[in-house]
Amino acid sequence: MSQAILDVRDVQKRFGAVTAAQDITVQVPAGAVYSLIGTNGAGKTTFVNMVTGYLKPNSGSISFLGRDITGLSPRKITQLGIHRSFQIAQLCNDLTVEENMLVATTIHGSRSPSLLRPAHSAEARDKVLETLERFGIADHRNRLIPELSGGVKKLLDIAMAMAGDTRIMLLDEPTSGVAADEKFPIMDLVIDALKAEGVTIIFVEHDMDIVTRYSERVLAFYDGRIIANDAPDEVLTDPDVQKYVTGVTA
Ligand SMILES: Nc1ncnc2c1ncn2[C@@H]1O[C@H](COP(=O)(O)OP(=O)(O)OP(=O)(O)O)[C@@H](O)[C@H]1O
Repeated sequence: MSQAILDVRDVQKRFGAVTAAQDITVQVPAGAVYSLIGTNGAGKTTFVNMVTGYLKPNSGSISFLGRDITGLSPRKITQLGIHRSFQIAQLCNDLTVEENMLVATTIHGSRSPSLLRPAHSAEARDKVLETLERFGIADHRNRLIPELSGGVKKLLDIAMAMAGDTRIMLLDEPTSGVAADEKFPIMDLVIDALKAEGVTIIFVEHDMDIVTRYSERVLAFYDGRIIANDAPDEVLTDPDVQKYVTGVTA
């Protein structure tokens, strides 16, 4: 196994009487593609929120490239290179695709971001265009957000989350809000674009076709715990996973 880029040890998170994360231990190798599966309330988002600094664990540790990042702010964690996209695309409807991307580049590229100092340099615009091309959406660059399909919005949102130096990308349901016939093409573009940059990918997904096709390893969550951590075929045929997660009967 190559070096673990993310090392999560014995992490717990409680919300009052609810234990949202219990004994969470996992090492993710650099460059891997992991998916997180589990029913509603199983603890997937809590895991993502703890890794990205949106939630602080009650105990346990999270290390990134050997550095303890437990409890650091989301901004600090983003600066280190752990980025995320949300289930609902975070886009500004009044701006074009290119302008949204420029704003993201400005924010990620500056230590003290200000929307009053947009990145209008030719270099910034070239970088924006290059990124839009990599995600297959350069042709849409002059369109406003409400004119775009769900799939193009997703691609732009993930491209924007990639602005700056990304080492790990956490994607919350990358195919939600995407038409059925767009799902595989969108995932092909996303996975290829992120892999080409050597980014480690961790995505939350309910669609088992997507999980099987794109992840190298699957973490199955149930009741705040990881009940399986293996290759997709192994996890999806695991009797506990079938009983508690996928609802498939053997
Ligand atoms: N801020 C919060 N305050 C109180 N309880 C919370 C909070 N966030 C999560 N929980 C609880 O923690 C548990 C795990 O929730 P979490 O959102 O991590 O699940 P999930 O697997 O991401 O579910 P979904 O697929 O619906 O997004 C649930 O019981 C949830 O109600």
